[in-house]
Amino acid sequence: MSLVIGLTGGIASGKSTISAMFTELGITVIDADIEARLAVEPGEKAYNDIVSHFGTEILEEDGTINRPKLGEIIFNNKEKRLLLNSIVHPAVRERMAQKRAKAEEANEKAVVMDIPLLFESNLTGLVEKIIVVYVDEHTQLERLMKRNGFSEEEAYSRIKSQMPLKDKVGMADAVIDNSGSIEQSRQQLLDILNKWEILRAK
Ligand SMILES: CC(C)(COP(=O)(O)OP(=O)(O)OC[C@H]1O[C@@H](n2cnc3c(N)ncnc32)[C@H](O)[C@@H]1O)[C@@H](O)C(=O)NCCC(=O)NCCS
Ligand SMILES: Nc1ncnc2c1ncn2[C@@H]1O[C@H](COP(=O)(O)OP(=O)(O)OP(=O)(O)O)[C@@H](O)[C@H]1O
Repeated sequence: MSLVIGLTGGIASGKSTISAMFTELGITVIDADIEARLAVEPGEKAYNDIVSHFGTEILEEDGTINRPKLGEIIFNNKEKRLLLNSIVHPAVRERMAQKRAKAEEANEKAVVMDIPLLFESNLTGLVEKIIVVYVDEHTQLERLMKRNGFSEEEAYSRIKSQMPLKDKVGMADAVIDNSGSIEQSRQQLLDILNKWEILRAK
């Protein structure tokens, strides 16, 4: 039996950074952002629904979705965001459940599901233990602006479109405070995995 760990946090709080550490440890990671990208490729049902609701203006010349353009729309309009979520999330949920079942068949000690909107989209039923990657809001804003080249306003609209990170901390089984160095975060992760007996005792 594999322990299914949900890894979540806020935008740019460090989920990918921590998920890379899991991969280095040989633990399988299933990434909801990747599944969400696959779910909206041309030919998929969610793709057709997006085009019929948002129009062909949100398409690139080659017919794929112009992600920055769609992001600009949905992070500034709650109604449109909920509409996109209602189109994409059922497909993501299904894909994640399939991937989880496959990983469990392999009988690994643990499987990680990296899901940014674990709480917002009520996906907690897919996992057994939850790790929240936390950063303070100032650091989050700075890292997001730097990584994506966003203005303060653009970054803030994305942060505000998610449940406050502080509220997620209260619902976690374990928290990694990623406001410090990457090495400090790695140590916190190892401590959690040792406590949960995922890693062999050294
Ligand atoms: C709006 C889109 C096209 C922007 O694409 P882009 O390539 O710029 O960003 P990417 O997909 O890499 O997401 C980056 C981060 O934004 C945040 N985010 C994405 N979608 C949402 C959303 N609907 N609500 C709140 N935060 C979101 C997450 O923290 C995510 O990790 C894309 O994010 C999307 O299709 N979102 C809807 C699907 C979704 O909710 N994905 C999140 C995981 S299920
Ligand atoms: N401890 C740290 N110190 C300095 N920079 C960091 C640290 N952790 C992550 N970063 C940087 O902050 C940015 C956000 O981290 P990361 O991409 O891991 O976040 P994420 O939660 O996966 O984001 P998203 O929700 O947008 O997918 C990246 O540019 C990353 O290199």
